[in-house]
Amino acid sequence: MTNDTILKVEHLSMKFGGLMAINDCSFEAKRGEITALIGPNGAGKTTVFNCITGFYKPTMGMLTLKRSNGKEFLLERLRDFEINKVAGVSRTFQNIRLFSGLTVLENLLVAQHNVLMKASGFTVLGLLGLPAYKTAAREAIEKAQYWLEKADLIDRADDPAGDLSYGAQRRLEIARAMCTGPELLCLDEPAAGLNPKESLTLNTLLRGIRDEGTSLLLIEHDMSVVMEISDHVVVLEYGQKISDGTPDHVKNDPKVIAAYLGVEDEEVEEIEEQLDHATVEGGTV
Ligand SMILES: Nc1ncnc2c1ncn2[C@@H]1O[C@H](COP(=O)(O)OP(=O)(O)OP(=O)(O)O)[C@@H](O)[C@H]1O
Repeated sequence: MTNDTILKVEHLSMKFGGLMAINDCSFEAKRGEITALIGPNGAGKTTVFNCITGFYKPTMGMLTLKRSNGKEFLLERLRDFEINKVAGVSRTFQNIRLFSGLTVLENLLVAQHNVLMKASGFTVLGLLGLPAYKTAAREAIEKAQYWLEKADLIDRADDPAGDLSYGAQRRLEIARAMCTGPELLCLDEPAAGLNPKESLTLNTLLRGIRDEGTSLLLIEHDMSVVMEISDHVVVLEYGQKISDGTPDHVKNDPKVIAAYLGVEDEEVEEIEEQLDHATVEGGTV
């Protein structure tokens, strides 16, 4: 595994009873890049995500995460909390999961609970008096403030999370995941339900996260977001990878076009010919 690869998925398969949801799927995500996992409904994107983040144990295959210090972890062998704590992988979900009654700032402090408890020595006295706890508490607030600025939420820090608009709640979830200091951030449909303005703010946040060195893996249906921010796109159909490359490459791949249009395999050649024709005429599809 080379140094610029953060995640290597090899021969991943996941069976639910008689249904092969993922069938021998392999791909890589590069360090410092935004990798998007796309495909029609039911293609298996969420299942791949759930295997990487420990919600499912794969039926077969290897999921290797390489941290920047060179340490490698086989994710399928870790318990789900270790995937975050030890391997440095954080995730968000399709449906928003915030503590809506807590303030925006409190949501980010709860995310840092483990660090704070460790600094307290797990005792009440530690919470009240240990200098290590005071330092950790100050650092936790600083980190929360940093991500609130990045997520354009600093003015809402003291408002209940449930009062935020949908787009702002999505950004808060991402800020919360970033407060755990991940090396790989996995986002499940971050742009779902956002209006165009909120999508643009999200794109800026995600690019900022990448530019600061965190690698991203996202599932996304909104092609404007995928094409705009991804460095690398992996396309699934019926649990198998059908294309893999730059946004431009997959956008023009006849197999991808056929999968999204829902045409039969025999029609792919026809689409390929049409594409060749369009390219000769100087257009793109
Ligand atoms: N826990 C489960 N038990 C049984 N079948 C499942 C389970 N999770 C997913 N599946 C099935 O696996 C296949 C892939 O589903 P998955 O949700 O991974 O696809 P997806 O690409 O994320 O779809 P969508 O874009 O609609 O969210 C589907 O046929 C789905 O019904």
